Amino acid sequence: MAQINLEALAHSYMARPRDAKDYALRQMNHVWEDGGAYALLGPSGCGKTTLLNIISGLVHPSEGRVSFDGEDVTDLPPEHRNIAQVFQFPVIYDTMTVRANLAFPLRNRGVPRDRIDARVTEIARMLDLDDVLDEKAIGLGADAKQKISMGRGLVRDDVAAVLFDEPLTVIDPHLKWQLRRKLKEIHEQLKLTLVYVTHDQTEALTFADKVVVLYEGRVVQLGTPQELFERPEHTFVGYFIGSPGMNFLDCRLDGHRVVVDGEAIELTPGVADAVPDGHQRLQIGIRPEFLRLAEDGEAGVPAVIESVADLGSYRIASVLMGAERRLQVKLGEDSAAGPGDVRLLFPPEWTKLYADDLLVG
Ligand SMILES: Nc1ncnc2c1ncn2[C@@H]1O[C@H](COP(=O)(O)OP(=O)(O)OP(=O)(O)O)[C@@H](O)[C@H]1O
Repeated sequence: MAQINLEALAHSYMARPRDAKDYALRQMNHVWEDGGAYALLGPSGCGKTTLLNIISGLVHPSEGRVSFDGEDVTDLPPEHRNIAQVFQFPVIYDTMTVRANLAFPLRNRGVPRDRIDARVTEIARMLDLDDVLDEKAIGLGADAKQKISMGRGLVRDDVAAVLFDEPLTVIDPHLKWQLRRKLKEIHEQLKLTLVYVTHDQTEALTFADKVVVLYEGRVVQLGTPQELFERPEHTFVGYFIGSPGMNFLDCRLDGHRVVVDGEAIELTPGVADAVPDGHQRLQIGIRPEFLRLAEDGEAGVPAVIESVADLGSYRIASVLMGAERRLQVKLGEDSAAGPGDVRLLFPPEWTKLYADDLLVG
């Protein structure tokens, strides 16, 4: 396994890109640590597959360098990069047995037979393929075929990294959860460097130690699931992670506080002083989980609960603040709150300030 370095990397599919929007990936520096389990998360079209294909060598970047453990591989073709890639749809040999499919990447490299047998048995056991090892792949269902494809990606222990591009797309929903857990276990046992592309936050958060959030061709945050939840560094992360996403309100500074529709909201000390000069837009962001309804005797910002949706273990209140600002508040199971006047509390430690979409503090 290897540490993967991306230096001043950028890619445009156009011959003569003119400005930022012509780039599928905007210039980035990024390090994938050796042995890390990463999810690469972002909406459709943000550049995930492009980035994966640049690491594997299927796409040559228009700018910058890629290196594995310090060795520059930018100009090496995929077959010389030592990367295993698993795609959305199974890439297997239908007429071969499951065993032969799993053994193929090893046989190809002249690995001794006893080592092949041992490794194939190990991977088949991890993916629950041991019962079908001697069956032809052609007779198996889509789920099993994709498991074989994943097994072929995991079977070599000498690869720099294993890249998964939305590998569970074709998998039955009830098996998805199981396979994600399995992949996490496999990562813990084999200590592979894994990069797992997905646009599904649940998939990313259950699988990865670190999540890389890509938005409009840029890495907007690299962090643990907890960091993404508690301290989104970009408004997109706040909005994309969480269900429902973070609430954002336009505001203006007033000394050490901010003002929203004439109502003052406290920030953590020092945050207001860190606002960069020349910003265009200032917003506060607060997660539905951290907004509170004031109790008797507490102050708070006047608002109106318009409706409450019951989602089983919790309830979500849609709240109107001022004339037109709508917020979502997560209520506990036992909360009796219903439509009507309320006051909202914004705990300063959970009220984040954003200048032009970037976290100030
Ligand atoms: N071969 C190509 N030629 C031209 N443009 C491309 C090519 N492949 C991707 N693009 C464009 O580059 C941008 C990034 O695409 P990419 O497939 O990397 O995104 P993605 O995040 O993987 O999306 P998805 O989740 O839909 O697969 C998109 O605007 C896409 O239209």
